[in-house]
Amino acid sequence: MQLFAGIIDPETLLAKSAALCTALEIRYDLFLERGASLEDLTALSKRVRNLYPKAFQIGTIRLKRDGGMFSDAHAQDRDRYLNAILSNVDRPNVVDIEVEELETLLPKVRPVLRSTGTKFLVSHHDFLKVPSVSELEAWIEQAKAAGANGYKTACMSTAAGDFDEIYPLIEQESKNFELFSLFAMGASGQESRVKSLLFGANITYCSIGKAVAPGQLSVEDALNQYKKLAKNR
Ligand SMILES: O=C1C[C@@](O)(C(=O)O)C[C@@H](O)[C@@H]1O
Repeated sequence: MQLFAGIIDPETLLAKSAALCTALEIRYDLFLERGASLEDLTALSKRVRNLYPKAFQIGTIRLKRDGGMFSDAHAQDRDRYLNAILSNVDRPNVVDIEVEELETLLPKVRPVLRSTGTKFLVSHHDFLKVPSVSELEAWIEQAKAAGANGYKTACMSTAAGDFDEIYPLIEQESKNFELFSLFAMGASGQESRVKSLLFGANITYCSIGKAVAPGQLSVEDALNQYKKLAKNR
């Protein structure tokens, strides 16, 4: 199933279009930014599940360096939040751990991931460019070596066509993961958010309020574009 993941933040928790999403990414950093306590965070998954019972949940505490609000200097201290969030009976189905934090953060949450059967996806962000195929392959290999269930890269397109050589890689590598997302941000990368799904990616991130990343499509637009592309294939 293709996961159209709407971004859940304090503003979009009750957004109408959240109901259109097959997945929801709970952006814990955006709740923390607004003063949420540890208890508030641990209760969020249940709140979201009560509102949108069918949506697959992705739990993310995004760092500033990757477009989020959580302090980069305290990247490794996120284990405190992740351990509490995942110890709850109601918890996200998968959490996002950056490739750069595999040696530092992952060992601190591995036990709770194992004991609760929570999946993890390895992510990488590049806000400057579309990385080369060999750079992407190296991160993908790291994700495989860590035993990740999923892989994601969001990178920046700066010119039309600069993401084109990445589609064959998506076709090849998406088969090796349960969850796979690889697309470009920015205006010229926008089509890749949907087109990547036709090459085997199965998650794309959508806005259900205002866009939280450059070039992010609304879930309505993403679903419409996907239907059109899939029909004309
Ligand atoms: O990494 C991603 C992708 C994203 O940055 C986007 O470009 O849609 C949105 C983030 O919430 C998510 O964690």
